[in-house]
Amino acid sequence: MSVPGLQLAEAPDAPAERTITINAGREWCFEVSHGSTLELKLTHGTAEIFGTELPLSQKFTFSGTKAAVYTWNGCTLEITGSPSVGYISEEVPMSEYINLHFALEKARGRAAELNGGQGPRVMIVGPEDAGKTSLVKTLAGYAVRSGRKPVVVNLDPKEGMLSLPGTLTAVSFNTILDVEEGWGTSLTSGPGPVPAKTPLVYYYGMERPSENEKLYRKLSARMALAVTSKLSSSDVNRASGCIIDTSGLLASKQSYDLISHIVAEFSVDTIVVLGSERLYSDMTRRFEERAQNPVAVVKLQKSGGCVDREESYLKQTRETAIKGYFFGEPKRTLSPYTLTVGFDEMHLWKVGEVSNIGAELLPAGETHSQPLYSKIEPSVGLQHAVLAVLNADLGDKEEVFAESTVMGFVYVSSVDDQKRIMKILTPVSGRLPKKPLIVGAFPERVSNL
Ligand SMILES: Nc1ncnc2c1ncn2[C@@H]1O[C@H](COP(=O)(O)OP(=O)(O)OP(=O)(O)O)[C@@H](O)[C@H]1O
Repeated sequence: MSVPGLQLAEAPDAPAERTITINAGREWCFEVSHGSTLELKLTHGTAEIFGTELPLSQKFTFSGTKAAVYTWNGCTLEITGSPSVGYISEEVPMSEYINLHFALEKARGRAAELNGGQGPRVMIVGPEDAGKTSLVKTLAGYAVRSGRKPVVVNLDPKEGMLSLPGTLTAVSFNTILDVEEGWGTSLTSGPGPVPAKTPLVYYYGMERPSENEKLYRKLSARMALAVTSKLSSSDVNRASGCIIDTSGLLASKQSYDLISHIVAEFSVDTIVVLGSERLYSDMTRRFEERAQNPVAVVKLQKSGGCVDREESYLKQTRETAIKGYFFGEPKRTLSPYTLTVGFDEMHLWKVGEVSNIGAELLPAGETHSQPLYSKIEPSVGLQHAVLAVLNADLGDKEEVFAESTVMGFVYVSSVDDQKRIMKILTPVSGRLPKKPLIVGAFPERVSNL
């Protein structure tokens, strides 16, 4: 009630608190929209989120999340706040997932006994929103709990793993995943409760692997080399193997050659097909039944709680990731630096797009050859773009750019065409490095950073 005369607003209601009991072998699926929060605490029993165990009595805060708390033996949760969706699901294929983990563990154990033996190199494929990333998290979480150090590779540019969307990443997991952040925090995020991870990042700058297939192939081949070298850095790494997450857009016939490319480059020995009978049958024919270097193909069910994400939700998630890169999270804020840079100091390339001139308009016998990158001049068109700073030299050939990792990202806050200057946000102080700056078409521009 407001106080008469003082016009004081009524204090907001305290967020609703309630207890949820989950029986063994079930999961509580929940969704929290962007802008609202949910606090969750395990008060009794054991529970995990995508393979990472929740400690008793520790509060976790979620925002802009769709996830599930699974329990093998039953548990009680205390939650504060109202999730937009919250229900208990009985359709949980966790026993299939744990059996896959045990099979991989057996292979890792055999590799470890050989001292220097190669552990499993697993690739997950399936349609969009089939739960591939969640399965990768679960398998990585279980592997870490078993004392392994698997390398997790994200070849889906739609979602960044420990980096911005539009990137391809790999990271060696030797500490637990962060249940609040999804994957955890990288070194750019500042100190956190879970040790930061150091991902290897390549910039693709497009949403679909087919948009610049030439670049996607080059980057994934380069990533495979880096992963192979990481795996051979110690017997533990080698025996732990790698787990590769792929884009749901590869799950169509036109993209099977790209799947073959990844299988060959990463020497994949197990393909896990999630949630598609047809893809499973195609993969079996293409890889398991081939005469040379057959690859084991395993089929898993899609989890009942796995949800399709609307474009608006994904857009907000991307926006949050970009904001988080420069400004941190509510619990760990960061202060980016603003630099004023002259047009002459900026050396820019754009990720090559397919020409939209119709093939019929090209001279006879000529086909479109899509460039890896095209050199561009600074202009107002770059306003609100995120630019990737490459670990390459300005004089390098574009072929070399496609083999170069990302040093970091900067954000173009404003452009003054008249004065030929730009204001840019950077996560670190100092001058803008004299390095190639790459602008992509994805993620989209975010104006209200
Ligand atoms: N059991 C579950 N309960 C609730 N939400 C879930 C569950 N499994 C997955 N999700 C959520 O469903 C969404 C889609 O899952 P996920 O990202 O794993 O699918 P994906 O196949 O990797 O998607 P994409 O092809 O788009 O990359 C995610 O927001 C994820 O957190």
